[in-house]
Amino acid sequence: MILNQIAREKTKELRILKAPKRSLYAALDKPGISIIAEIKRASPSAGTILEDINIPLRVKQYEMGGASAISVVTERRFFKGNIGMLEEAKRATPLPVLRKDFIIDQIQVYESLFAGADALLLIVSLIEEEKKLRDLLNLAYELGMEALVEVHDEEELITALKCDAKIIGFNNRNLKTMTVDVNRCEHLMSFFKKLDPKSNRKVVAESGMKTKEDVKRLKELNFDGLLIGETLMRSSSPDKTIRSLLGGE
Ligand SMILES: O=P(O)(O)OC[C@@H](O)[C@@H](O)c1c[nH]c2ccccc12
Repeated sequence: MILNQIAREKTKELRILKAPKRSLYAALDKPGISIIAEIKRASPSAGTILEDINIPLRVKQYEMGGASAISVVTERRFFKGNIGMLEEAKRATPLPVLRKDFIIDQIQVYESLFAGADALLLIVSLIEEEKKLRDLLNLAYELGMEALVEVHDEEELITALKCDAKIIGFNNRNLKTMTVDVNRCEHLMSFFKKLDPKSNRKVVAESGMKTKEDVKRLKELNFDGLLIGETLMRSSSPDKTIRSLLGGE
């Protein structure tokens, strides 16, 4: 009977949908500093960075250079992204894939799951309400995903800790003014170490990293990971760029 065949097919599809996610936490847990390499077509501060991206090729280059995870900016209007870019990236690599967008509603968490995201970004300054952040975080966990919870100041960091975020990103860029201050991460790290000295959380530095000196400095500050976008998007051989950034470890 056709309905039985359809049911069998659906079971297979669901198995794929429910497949265990690739762990971003585990990718950040290994010795040395991990790079989360980002695919970003444009941004409000930089304008268009790279219009035509061969996503499978770029993902492979990131992987070959030694990246530990891939981030894809999927926001349409200001970053010229789309969710299809994430699906394409996911198919091209065994690394965990992070969805970078502006998530404010549960439906976007489901959308991320269906597109194959292993983890998603939750921006504290955008979500504002602690309960809402907690709910979005819990939904992501229930669906088997992880979250990178992004903060920019002490107050937001406290909120992230209260919600028991396991992976926290310190963004050097102030999303309200779009300006980058590379000392932000350093400042927040010293605050974090006082608040949570025996932490088993993973901490990621985000935005504005360009040189191996930047990488070395952040590694010395005990960051587990670095999220790097523009520097890699502007490189014609991102594998070499990642290798040379890591060479500064
Ligand atoms: O391109 P950069 O300066 O290396 O930064 C990467 C990443 O931190 C940045 O893209 C980012 C940080 N938080 C975001 C929130 C949404 C979109 C993008 C972002």
